[in-house]
Amino acid sequence: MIVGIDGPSGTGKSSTSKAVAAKLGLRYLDTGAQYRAITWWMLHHGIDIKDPAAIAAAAGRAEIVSGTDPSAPTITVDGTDVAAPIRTQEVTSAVSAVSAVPEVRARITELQRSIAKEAVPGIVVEGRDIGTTVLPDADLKVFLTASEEARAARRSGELKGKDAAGLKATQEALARRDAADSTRKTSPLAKAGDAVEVDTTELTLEQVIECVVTLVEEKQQGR
Ligand SMILES: Nc1ncnc2c1ncn2[C@@H]1O[C@H](COP(=O)(O)OP(=O)(O)O)[C@@H](O)[C@H]1O
Ligand SMILES: Nc1ccn([C@H]2C[C@H](O)[C@@H](COP(=O)(O)OP(=O)(O)O)O2)c(=O)n1
Repeated sequence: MIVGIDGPSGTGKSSTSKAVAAKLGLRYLDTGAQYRAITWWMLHHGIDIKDPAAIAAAAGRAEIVSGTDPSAPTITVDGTDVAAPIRTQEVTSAVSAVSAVPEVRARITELQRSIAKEAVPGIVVEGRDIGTTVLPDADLKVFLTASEEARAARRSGELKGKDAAGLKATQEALARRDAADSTRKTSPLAKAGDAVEVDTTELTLEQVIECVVTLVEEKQQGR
């Protein structure tokens, strides 16, 4: 059972995917974490992230390993645990530029396909281009959406002590990243034609999880 969950930032992909995988005994892969990890590696090695040729030339050098247990997902680069440093503002603001480079996408896509192929008895893979590019033959494709306001509020809720100005800045940064991810040439953020779209604006996380679990169970029963 291969499930692909795509959508913009803050729609609930990570929380939903992890919970659905845990409930159904599947593996879990956060592909955004892999793009963040290679971005962290570029910054750590002093690669100029405004120079796509320099990024392309270095794309094959980072050794990224993802642990796919949904209750304890892990990510290392060249043996270093980068779970915390890949969430910094520095990485978040550089990740769209790095992940737009075709050589980076080719490398990470290959890694994602091999992880999905080896996953027993199946996997929930979340990202931006899983249904369209990485796993076009997935058994189930889900595309999560939510209003920009809801997504920014969710993100701000994660950063303690945010005020109204902070919320506005979060919303602007999120809109910029979505625009960059949706307009890049190589496998942009997009809904696959055969994906089920779920608008999560008015749903609780529990309701979204339940909805996706039901969709997977329907697929398993051949409905
Ligand atoms: N339906 C929802 N309602 C309210 N909060 C949600 C919902 N889905 C996710 N969240 C919260 O929003 C934040 C972002 O969710 P996350 O799963 O990281 O989104 P994504 O992976 O799409 O960026 C998290 O703090 C999560 O708990
Ligand atoms: N399949 C994917 C997943 C993520 N990316 C890129 C684009 C995203 O802005 C970054 C970070 O993704 P991530 O899922 O960690 O982002 P958020 O959790 O939504 O903040 O990686 C991608 O290009 N393709």
